[in-house]
Amino acid sequence: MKGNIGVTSDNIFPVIKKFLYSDHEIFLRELVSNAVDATQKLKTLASVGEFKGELGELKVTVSVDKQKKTITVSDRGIGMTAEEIEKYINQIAFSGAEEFLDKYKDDANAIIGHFGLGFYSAFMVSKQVEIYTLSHKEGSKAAHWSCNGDPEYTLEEIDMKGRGTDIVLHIDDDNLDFLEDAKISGLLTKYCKFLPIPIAFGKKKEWKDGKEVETEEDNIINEVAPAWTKKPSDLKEEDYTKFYQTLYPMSEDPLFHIHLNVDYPFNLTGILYFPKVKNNIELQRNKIQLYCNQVFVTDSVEGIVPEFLTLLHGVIDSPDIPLNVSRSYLQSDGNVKKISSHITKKVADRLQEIFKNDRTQFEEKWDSLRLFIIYGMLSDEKFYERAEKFVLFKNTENKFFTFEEYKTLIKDNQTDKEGNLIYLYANDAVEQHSYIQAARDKGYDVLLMDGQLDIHWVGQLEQKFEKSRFVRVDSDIVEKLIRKSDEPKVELSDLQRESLTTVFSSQLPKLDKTEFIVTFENIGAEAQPLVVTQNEFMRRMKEMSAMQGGGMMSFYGEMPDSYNLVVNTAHPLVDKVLKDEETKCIAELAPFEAKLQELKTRRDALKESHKGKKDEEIPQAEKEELEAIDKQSSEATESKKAVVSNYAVNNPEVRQLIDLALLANNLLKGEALSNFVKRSIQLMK
Ligand SMILES: Nc1ncnc2c1ncn2[C@@H]1O[C@H](COP(=O)(O)OP(=O)(O)OP(=O)(O)O)[C@@H](O)[C@H]1O
Repeated sequence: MKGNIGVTSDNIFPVIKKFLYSDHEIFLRELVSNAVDATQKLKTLASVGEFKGELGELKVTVSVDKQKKTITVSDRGIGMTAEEIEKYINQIAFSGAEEFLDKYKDDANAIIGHFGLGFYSAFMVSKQVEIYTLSHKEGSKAAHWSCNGDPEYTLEEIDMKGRGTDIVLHIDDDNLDFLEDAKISGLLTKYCKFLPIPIAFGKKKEWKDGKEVETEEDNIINEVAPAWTKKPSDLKEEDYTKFYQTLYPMSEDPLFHIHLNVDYPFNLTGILYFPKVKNNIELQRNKIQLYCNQVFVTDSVEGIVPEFLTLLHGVIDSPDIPLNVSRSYLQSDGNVKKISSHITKKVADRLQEIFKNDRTQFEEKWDSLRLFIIYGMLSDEKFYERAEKFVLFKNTENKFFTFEEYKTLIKDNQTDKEGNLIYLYANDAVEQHSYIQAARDKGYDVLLMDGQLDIHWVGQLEQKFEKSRFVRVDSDIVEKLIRKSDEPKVELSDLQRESLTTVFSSQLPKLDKTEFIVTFENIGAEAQPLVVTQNEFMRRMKEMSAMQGGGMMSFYGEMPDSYNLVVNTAHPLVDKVLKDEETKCIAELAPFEAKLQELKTRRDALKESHKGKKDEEIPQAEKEELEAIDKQSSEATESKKAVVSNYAVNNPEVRQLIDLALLANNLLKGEALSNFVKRSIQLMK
C-alpha cells in the first residue's frame, strides 16, 4: 500500500529539518522514550490482566550498523498494527497546519511537543526511516512502514517473529557522526540515564589476556529506579549522597537534600541538594536537571524554578511542565508558577526544619548556606517571609542570632534618642578591628556582614525593619554611632576652628583619590584625640556604584573616597596642639584680623549714619569710601586665607596623632607607614 502522510501543509519534513536543526540530537531521546512508553504500556496491560502472553525480558536495545549506516531502536513493547500506524504515525492529525507552522516557525521545540511529532524527529538525521512492528494483540499481522523524507510512505504486511517494534534510521550523509559509538553512548547517558526500562547499547567489555574483549552480557546504560522515584522512607542518608555522586561525579558532597514528592495539584518528584557554596555565585557549575517521566529534558531550569534556587543541585521530574514550549511561555504558565512556588516553599520548610531540629548543625553550615538564603530573601518576597524565622545574623564574636534574638539582645543598649534601633556592623573584622573593639568596649554588639550580597541585604533589612538603621562601625566616632543624647558643645571660636583645621589638614598625607574633611567633636578627655571615619551614606553609594555601574550611580563612583578626621577638642593632647599652634597661627593672622575689624567698625558707622537717608542725600565721598572699604575687606580676607593655607606646621606630635588615627583605619600604607614607625622610634628616645 502507498499513501500520503496526512499533513495539509505541503510537507512537514523541511520544517522539521530546518527548524529543529540546532537540537537534532534529541531524535534519540524521542525514539528511546517511545520505546520505553510502549514497554511500560505492555507492563500495565499485563498487570491489569489485559495482556496474558509471555512478557519476556523487557529491554530496549539501541544498535548501530556502520556498514549499513543505520541506527536501530528496538523494543518488546505493545507494538502497532497497520491500522495503528495509519492512525498514530500517518495522520499527523492537526488542523490548520499552515497557520500552526506560521505561528511556531521560530520555536522548533513547540512543534514537536504540541503535536506528538517525537517520532518524526528521526527525519532530522535520516534520509529514510523504517518501522518493523508486531502488535501484542492476538492474531495481529506484522507491518513494515517506510518513508524517505517526503510525504509518500509505503506500508505493507510482513513476517516478524517477536512482538514489539524496531525503528530503523538510515542516517543521511550530513549526520554520519551519529554512527560513532561514543556519540550514541554520550547521548544515551545524557538523555536516558534514568529511564525506567533497561536500555542496552552494545555488550559489556572486560579485560582478557591484556586486551579488551566483549562479553555476552548487555551493556545497560541506565539506572531504572533512580533515588528520586523511591519513597523517602526507603532511602538512607548515604543513598542520597550516592545519588548525588552519580549526578555530579566530580563534586564535593552536598550539605543537605530535599526530597520532593507532590501529586496534587500537579505531579512532581525530585531531589534537590544544597551544595557547599563558596562565597561566589558564579562558581555553581552543577545544574539542576529537569526530567519528564525519567527522560532528561534540560539542565537549564531558568523560568521553572526561581532564580535563586538555580544555585541548588539535583533533579526535578514532572510530566506537568510543558517542556516543549518556549521559555517566555513557560514563565506565564500557571502550572509552572505553582511548581515554582511549591519548590520555594519546600526549600524554606526544609531549612526551617534543619534549623529547628539541629541548630548546631545549621550554624556550622551557615557560611555555606547564607549566600543562598540571602540571595533568596533578596529576590523572592515569599522566601523572605519564610526565611525570617531561620536566617541568622553572625556577630564579630562568631555567635549566631535569629532576627528576634538579635533584636532582644541590642534593644536596651542600642536604641538612639529618636527610638531607632541601631544595628552596628563590620564588613571586615581585621581591618575594622579597632572600631569593633571601641564599640564592644561601649557594650555594643557588632554584626559581621562580610558576604558577597551583604551590602544589598543591609539595604533590604533597613527597609523591612521598623525604626531601625544599619551603621558600619567605622562610619562615625564610637560616641556618635548611636546618639543617645545631645552631644556636649564644641567650644571654639571661628578663628580657633580655622587655625586648627589648618594645623591638622596641613599634616594629612596626600593619598590618591582620597579626601579628608576635618571636623570637631567634644567627646571627652577619655576618648581618642583623633578618629578617622567614613560617612555611611557616601560609602554605600560608592559600593553600589562599584557593583552596578552606570547612570546616577557612576556619579558616586567617580567621587574620591571621603573621610572625616574627627578632632576631639576635649582631649588634652588636642588642647595642647591648639594652644601651641594657635598662638603661632593666630599671631600670623592677627594683623589681618585687626584690619578686618577696623574696616567693619568704619563700615557699620557709615551705614548707621545713612539710615533713613535717600540715595541722593548721601555725600558722594562717603559712597566712594564704602566701596573702598568693601574692596579692602575682601583683599584682607584673601590675604588671611593665603596665610592660613600657607601656614606650615612642623609638629611631629600632630603628625603622630594623625598617623595613629589613619593606622586604625588602615589608611596608613607604604612610605607614610614607614615614616610613622621612624618617627615613633624618634619620639620614644
Ligand atoms: N516504539 C513504539 N511502539 C509502539 N507505538 C509507538 C512506538 N513509537 C511510536 N508509537 C506510537 O506512535 C505515536 C506517535 O509517536 P510520537 O513520538 O510521534 O508522539 P507521542 O509519543 O505521542 O508524543 P511525544 O513523542 O511528542 O511525547 C505514539 O503515541 C505511539 O502510539
